[in-house]
Amino acid sequence: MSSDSQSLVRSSDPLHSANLIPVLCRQFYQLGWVTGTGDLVYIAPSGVQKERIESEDLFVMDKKTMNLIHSPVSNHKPSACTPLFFNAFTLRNAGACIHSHSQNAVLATMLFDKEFEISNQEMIKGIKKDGSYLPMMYSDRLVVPIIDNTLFEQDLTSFMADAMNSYPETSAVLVKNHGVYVWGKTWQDAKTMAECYDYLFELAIKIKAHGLKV
Ligand SMILES: CSCCC(=O)C(=O)COP(=O)(O)O
Ligand SMILES: [Zn+2]
Repeated sequence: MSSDSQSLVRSSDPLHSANLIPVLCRQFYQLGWVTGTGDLVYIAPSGVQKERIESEDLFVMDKKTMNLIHSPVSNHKPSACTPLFFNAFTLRNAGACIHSHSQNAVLATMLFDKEFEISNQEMIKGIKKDGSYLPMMYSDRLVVPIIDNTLFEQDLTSFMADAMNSYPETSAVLVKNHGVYVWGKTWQDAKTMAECYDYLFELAIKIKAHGLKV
């Protein structure tokens, strides 16, 4: 790795991916949940305390070739979710992808079988249909495919890709007893939608607990 690549993870711009990702990781950690832009993809290290990540800890990969352009000095590996994030980047041209282990997402996968669904909720308007990027309407039925978990994160890759091909408008895939992947055109879209999905997962759990229909 050339020492020039250090410049990829050093920026005074707070919105540069190298600075933004550690901030977002801390926010998502506080939410009890616990990532790329342009031609470069910024990936968190695997198996570390995500809320403590600093810019220098990030991996940088080429979005087209998946080649590693920059590795941190530490001997960590890139996130085990890297091939799953690349599903979003390559199959949907996403600008950012977030993986969460939110208990709302996990419980939703236990209460629904192959698809999570909900309609007639205001927060559905926070979800954009992938492809057209048109916002969904209050009365639309939001459907998120649920795939089975696998022993190793990387083995989810082809199942996630199949679900993405079967549900061309979805911007999320749930993984049974594990969590959710949410992606968007920009990091702002991905973050907003991850928050809306999580709200809707939690709401559906509560609606069902009251014996009401979603
Ligand atoms: C306790 S984490 C289990 C593995 C997992 O689900 C995961 O998402 C690992 O992500 P990482 O970025 O730490 O490789
Ligand atoms: Zn995971």
